[in-house]
Amino acid sequence: MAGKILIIDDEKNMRHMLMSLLEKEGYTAETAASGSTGVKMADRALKQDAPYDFILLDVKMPGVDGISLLQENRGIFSRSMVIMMSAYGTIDTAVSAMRHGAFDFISKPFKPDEVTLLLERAAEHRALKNENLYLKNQLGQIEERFHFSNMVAKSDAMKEVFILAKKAARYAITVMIFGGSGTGKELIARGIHKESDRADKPLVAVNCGGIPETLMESEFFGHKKGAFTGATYDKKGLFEEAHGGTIFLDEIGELPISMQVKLLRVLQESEVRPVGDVRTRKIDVRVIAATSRNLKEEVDKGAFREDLYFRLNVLTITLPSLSERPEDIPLLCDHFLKKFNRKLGSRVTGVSPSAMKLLLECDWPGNVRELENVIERSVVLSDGDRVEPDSLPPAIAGKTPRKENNEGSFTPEGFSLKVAMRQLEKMMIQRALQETGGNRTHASRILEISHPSLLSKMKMYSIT
Ligand SMILES: Nc1ncnc2c1ncn2[C@@H]1O[C@H](COP(=O)(O)OP(=O)(O)OP(=O)(O)O)[C@@H](O)[C@H]1O
Repeated sequence: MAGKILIIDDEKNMRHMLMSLLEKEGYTAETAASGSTGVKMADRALKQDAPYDFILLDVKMPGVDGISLLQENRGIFSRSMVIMMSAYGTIDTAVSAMRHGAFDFISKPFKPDEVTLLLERAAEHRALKNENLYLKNQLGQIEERFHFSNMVAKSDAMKEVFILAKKAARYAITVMIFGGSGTGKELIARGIHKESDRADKPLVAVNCGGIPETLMESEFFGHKKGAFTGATYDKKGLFEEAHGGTIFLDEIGELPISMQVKLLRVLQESEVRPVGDVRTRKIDVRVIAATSRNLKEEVDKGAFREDLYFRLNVLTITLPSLSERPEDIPLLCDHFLKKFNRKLGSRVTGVSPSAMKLLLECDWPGNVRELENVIERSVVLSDGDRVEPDSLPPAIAGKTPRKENNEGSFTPEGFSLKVAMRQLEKMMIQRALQETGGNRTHASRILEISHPSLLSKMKMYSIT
């Protein structure tokens, strides 16, 4: 099959002549008698992911000028090779057509050969362009991209992080990971475990800020039956669960001082004593800790023990914030688009230059997690095959007005705007809490509201 062609021309005879000529040459040809019908057909084909390979577009049609049509519908025509046709062809029109994305220009009247040769040239050009793009992509992957576990990056700062993490994976030493919320601390920890010789043993992840202080000791080290009211059976602690593997202590800065002392002892002796037990148990656990706080400052304030701080700081990895490495943004966008296309069955394959400009200018207080959420939202809201500014959150899109659109899968009940806004607010809070594993400090940060405001909204919507 030579390809699929759309002929847009108001002259009936011209449409028929081209159609029979091209069908004889093996093309599948369709026709449109006006510019607007042509645009609709091209748009529909694009949405079905079956764009026309070629579009023959007349420059002079009643009421429309083919060049403006091309200019205004660049996105719709972007995946087709457009050839302009005109009886009034001048060099100027030809140049202008090509500047607006047309592949070439042909003057009417033309001989059948001229059209078919031009189409062959267009096909060759497209094949070369695709091959070039493919090669560039391949080279890009070899030269510029770095991977660690399922993390991607391009910046020198992240390259250093991956090198350190790979080294850390080789030895069972304690690793301390610093970095803002959503920079990828947990992913690094999981990667270190996965690439280590403990990979087939458990990785136990603990959010130190998520366990009530009174339960902490028994959660960490286990308890004996009868050790306290409610201890109706012997329970293994998280350290024992991680035996042979790795324990990831997230938000270690939230650990109360009393637990810090106990943790230090465990790290020094490599043994735990369950609550209510007289005997200790040997454990072989690699510890990876992480914090988004400045632990040194916590030490200076007396909120974090200095001896534990030094015990943990054997090998430190500091994750740069996303705004310090904007060169990673396009790559991460690509990574998340692929991820969400797979998950949602969508086909959003890129980010338009204007949307990318906005993403590059953003501060990203929630770092990579925030970017990931923005991309997921855009995939849900996008109409075409690219992320455009109107599918970005208003705070990022700035002045760009947002299109009337469905908020993802959120379907409000009834018509009350007030009720709908409350439902959406509740849903977003629940989603943020789920995303952060119930961590309210992080949830308030990604929701971009204050911590007290989050607490009062949670109370209002009875979210526990
Ligand atoms: N370099 C990266 N490549 C791909 N995905 C990444 C990268 N960095 C972070 N992510 C993604 O961003 C999200 C946040 O990462 P992660 O949970 O590891 O961050 P964190 O620093 O532990 O966050 P928090 O401090 O809130 O616990 C995850 O969904 C993760 O998959």
